[in-house]
Amino acid sequence: MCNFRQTNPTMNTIYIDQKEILKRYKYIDKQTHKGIQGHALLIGGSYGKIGSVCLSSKAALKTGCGLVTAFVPKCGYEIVQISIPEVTVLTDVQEKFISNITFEIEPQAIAIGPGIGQELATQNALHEFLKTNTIPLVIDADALNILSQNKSWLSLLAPKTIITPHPKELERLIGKWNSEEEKFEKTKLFSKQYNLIVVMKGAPTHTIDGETIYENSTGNAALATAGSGDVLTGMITSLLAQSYEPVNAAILGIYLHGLTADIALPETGYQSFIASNVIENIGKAYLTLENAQK
Ligand SMILES: NC(=O)C1=CN([C@@H]2O[C@H](COP(=O)(O)OP(=O)(O)OC[C@H]3O[C@@H](n4cnc5c(N)ncnc54)[C@H](O)[C@@H]3O)[C@@H](O)[C@H]2O)[C@@H](O)CC1
Ligand SMILES: Nc1ncnc2c1ncn2[C@@H]1O[C@H](COP(=O)(O)OP(=O)(O)O)[C@@H](O)[C@H]1O
Ligand SMILES: [Mg+2]
Repeated sequence: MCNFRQTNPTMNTIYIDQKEILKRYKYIDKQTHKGIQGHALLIGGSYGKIGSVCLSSKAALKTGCGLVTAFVPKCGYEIVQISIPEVTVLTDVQEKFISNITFEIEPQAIAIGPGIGQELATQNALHEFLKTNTIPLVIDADALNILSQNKSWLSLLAPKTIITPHPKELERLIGKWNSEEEKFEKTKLFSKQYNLIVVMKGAPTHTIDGETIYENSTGNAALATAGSGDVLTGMITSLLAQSYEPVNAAILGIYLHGLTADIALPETGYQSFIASNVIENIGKAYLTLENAQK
């Protein structure tokens, strides 16, 4: 039984609370090791925006995958290695932006976009990558903006690719809307046309998978801070690498991400909460699920 909610006469929405999450949450196997716990690859960053990939990569690790690799322009090499020593780093041939995405590792999930910028060479690199990629994928930030300018590339995306637009990025992809209802209808059409999972970030965040809408129950205005979306991308990608079905990776990632802000609020207040505080509280968010089972 799902927790259906009728937010609008034309749409059936499943409300994602702890009960719904516990149906999807996978408890850790006591015998697991880093080699089978999932390997996530985060592709992004450009000069001045390497921090976005640091946030995504650290969030991916703290969400539980066994291995995390970041693919960044050369200028990001030391920044990532020093700020997160647990993450392995691959670099592009270019110093300040990504121009050629090649790697010999075999990750189970990839994210592309945080901080990647929109240089022409980066646009071409994204196009080449999308033509050949077969690994489960999360697309965010400037990679979405590049797709908005090259809509024919959307047909290159494998079924159930996850995209995570904030409202402005969504508008660039689907065009303007005149009402909330129209926004949902256009997003559902877009999701069905390209067979994508669309994470409509907002307050609250909704995940659209064809006709189905999942409304998240956690989170608060503390999340209105630079980099909190980059963290969400890392969390969803980590869950995808840990073999969650794409829609469940999105739903669980969004739920845990919001819960971190609810947990931290009494200590940080709304204003002084920053994206790194999401990462710090992922463990406590997971523990609410572990403890709910006892
Ligand atoms: N430390 C870093 O390196 C950071 C890098 N970032 C990267 O910077 C690039 C630009 O991202 P931005 O998102 O700032 O740029 P965008 O131009 O896509 O979005 C900024 C504008 O979108 C609108 N917007 C955003 N959220 C909205 C909401 N919830 N409701 C209504 N309007 C909303 C606002 O008008 C805002 O000015 C991305 O590649 C991103 O990954 C950011 O994530 C911030 C942190
Ligand atoms: N007022 C709010 N209430 C709840 N969640 C919010 C609020 N404002 C922003 N968020 C969440 O914060 C994240 C912001 O993502 P994004 O705009 O991509 O940030 P960035 O690109 O800076 O990392 C999204 O998950 C969004 O749902
Ligand atoms: Mg963003």
